[in-house]
Amino acid sequence: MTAKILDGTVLAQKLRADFKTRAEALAARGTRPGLAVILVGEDHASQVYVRNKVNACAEAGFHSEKISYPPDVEPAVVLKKIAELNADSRIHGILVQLPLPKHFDSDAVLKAISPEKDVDGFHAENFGALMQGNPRFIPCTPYGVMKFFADAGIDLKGKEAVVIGRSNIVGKPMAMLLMQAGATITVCHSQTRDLLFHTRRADILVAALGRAQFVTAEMVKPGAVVIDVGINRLPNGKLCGDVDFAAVSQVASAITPVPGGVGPMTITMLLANTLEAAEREAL
Ligand SMILES: Nc1nc(=O)c2c([nH]1)NC[C@@H]1CN(c3ccc(C(=O)N[C@@H](CCC(=O)O)C(=O)O)cc3)C=[N+]21
Repeated sequence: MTAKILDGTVLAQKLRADFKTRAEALAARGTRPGLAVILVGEDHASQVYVRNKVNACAEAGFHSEKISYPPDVEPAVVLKKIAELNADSRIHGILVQLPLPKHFDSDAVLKAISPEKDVDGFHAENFGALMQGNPRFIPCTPYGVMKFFADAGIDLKGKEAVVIGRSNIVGKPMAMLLMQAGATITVCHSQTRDLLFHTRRADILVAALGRAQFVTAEMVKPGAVVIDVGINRLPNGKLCGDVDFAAVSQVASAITPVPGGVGPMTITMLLANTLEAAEREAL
């Protein structure tokens, strides 16, 4: 079998065209969707992601602001900026790029963002609401993954879904969304005893553990849908996912590539959340 490629760049373009129309309609009524992105430090990958986010905003007709700080900035300075952005009527979404330097208490920073502007969905209040099945903002990466299923007509009801990775930003919310869509979920992680037993039963396999080409063909049930959330840089400078794409695409029925899969959809759903925040405010 050769898997159908779930193309994140194509799906992102489709969705973003709709966002642009909605942003223009909103702007005509006096509200232009606005996103503020806070970046602390000089990590190269983070700079690339933040630039991509700001560019995506411009293309969709959103207002955006990038606020950069040196790696040794006092947390109080960042918290003061967040308070200003919370009160700024031009800003509907605030994102603090993670990870933060070690001298930061990340939970305290995420809690400082107004829940109404928390377009990442990482604030405890929003995360709790998602767990209760009543989300205000769905975290961008798992939200983007759910769009792949919807777009490809993949029904999740009764399916065995296995998520590898239990992070707060991907694994945990991903599992919850899959469960709420009717799948039976299993979450695997570094302490899982027999990973192969679990992954080989998966109709839907989501890899979000952060190890290059970790998921091999023998781990995948023939015909499974494989979603690759990983972004790893190989020693040769090339980007690759958590899945051995060449081998697994011979076994799976559908698969997301890296690059061009989940990454562009993450940015797209950040736009979606910012637009939804602006639309709510303009009601
Ligand atoms: N508060 C917060 N929210 C985030 O959403 C967040 C974050 N912090 N910290 C870092 C991760 C990572 N992330 C990516 C987004 C897009 C691509 C993306 O567009 N990737 C391209 C390739 C880009 C490249 O060439 O490096 C692709 O997969 O095709 C990747 C990674 C968002 N994150």
